[in-house]
Amino acid sequence: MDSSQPRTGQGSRLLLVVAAALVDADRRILLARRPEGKALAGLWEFPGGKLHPGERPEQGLARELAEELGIDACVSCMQPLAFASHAYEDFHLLMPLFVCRRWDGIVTPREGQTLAWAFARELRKYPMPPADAPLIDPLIALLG
Ligand SMILES: Nc1nc2c([nH]c(=O)n2[C@@H]2O[C@H](COP(=O)(O)OP(=O)(O)OP(=O)(O)O)[C@@H](O)[C@H]2O)c(=O)[nH]1
Repeated sequence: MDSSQPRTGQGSRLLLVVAAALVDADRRILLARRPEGKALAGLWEFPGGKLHPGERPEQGLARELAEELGIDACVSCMQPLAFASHAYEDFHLLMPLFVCRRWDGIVTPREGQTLAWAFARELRKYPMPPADAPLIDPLIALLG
């Protein structure tokens, strides 16, 4: 066992993932549908991914947004909004959600994802991973 890996009291691995609510000028939020062949395939999620060792969260998120969507997000504009803490079967997910309203470039699905822009109040219509449920109310409170 890697003793440097944080673990929860129940012994499951703690996984730190950073995610973004990209918000456009109409106050819509970007969702990405997980491609077939991946865990939780077909569910809609916020763009983002695992933090690399030594990365600051905002920096790691900017890297993920560049890789997944081909955009250059404004790191200093990322606004922490809420976080998910969820026990999956084989790991415990800890996922801060940052609101990001400024980026350069055109959002492009670079990893085979399907993208959708949704108003905060529409988010519950999109099947999302169970960890994401508590993130919806803070988005509605912020964006209406
Ligand atoms: N990006 C993102 N990940 C989420 C969300 N909700 C949620 O449970 N997750 C989980 O957090 C992990 C994200 O890591 P990832 O995007 O790097 O993982 P992945 O499964 O694509 O793996 P891989 O990049 O190693 O192939 C996955 O286990 C994913 O199921 C979400 O809204 N956004």
